[in-house]
Amino acid sequence: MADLIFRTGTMDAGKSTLALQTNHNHAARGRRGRLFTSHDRAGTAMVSSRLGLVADAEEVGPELDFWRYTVDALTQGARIDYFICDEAQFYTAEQIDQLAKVVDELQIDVFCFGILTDFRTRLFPGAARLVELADRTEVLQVEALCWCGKRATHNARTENGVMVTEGEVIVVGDVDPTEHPPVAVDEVDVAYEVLCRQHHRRGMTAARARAVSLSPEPLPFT
Ligand SMILES: Nc1ncnc2c1ncn2[C@@H]1O[C@H](COP(=O)(O)OP(=O)(O)O)[C@@H](O)[C@H]1O
Ligand SMILES: Cc1cn([C@H]2C[C@H](O)[C@@H](COP(=O)(O)O)O2)c(=O)[nH]c1=O
Repeated sequence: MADLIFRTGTMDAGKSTLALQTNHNHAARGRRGRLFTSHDRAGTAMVSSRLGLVADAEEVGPELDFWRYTVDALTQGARIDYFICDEAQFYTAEQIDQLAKVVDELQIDVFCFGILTDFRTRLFPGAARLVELADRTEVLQVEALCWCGKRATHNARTENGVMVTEGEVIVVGDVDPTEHPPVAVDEVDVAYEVLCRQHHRRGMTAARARAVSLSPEPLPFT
């Protein structure tokens, strides 16, 4: 029986690395797979990991119909044993339904990787549908950490270094401004930081925590 599996974690938890490792392990045993992604940081039609691995992939736009794609490929004689789907939070709910149908009706394993919630702590539609439909949802074991040392559970967005909770849902970016410069969107530097829930609620990024600890007057937490 084929499975629809959703592997999730915050940004920087190792999802793309695991996606590429999963692809490698299955391909090494002679299974035929296809790699998909959407809005990868490194560019269009590629899966990239912060550990340096990169692979070509097929870019998923909202118009892609996974069911039609798969039926067409099989009809043309292709063999497909599995799909690896990175950045699956950006897929539409309909596309996740199509992937579930591919699993059930065509016996193709589908491994999806993605974050659950956006910078506002709201579920991405693709991730929500995956939680609803997947045979298994697994949280990655590698813990991304908040600056306080607790497990990071939420993704914060900063604009010019200040945490924001309003804006476009999709803005490609990275978590480590020292290694990867923030993305300039309309002359605003956009970056991300993973935080525990308490510090996300309080808007307390590492930079703000440093500023507060250096200020002469202790600020009351709200
Ligand atoms: N210099 C480094 N040395 C060791 N591990 C690193 C380094 N930089 C990043 N990582 C690890 O890479 C992983 C992030 O990989 P990636 O697959 O790109 O994450 P995700 O797709 O979840 O955002 C994290 O587990 C992090 O610990
Ligand atoms: C929280 C959040 C993230 N994004 C973007 C930022 C990155 O480009 C990807 C996540 O990639 P990763 O491999 O998990 O690090 O998603 C976004 O567009 N909107 C958000 O709210």
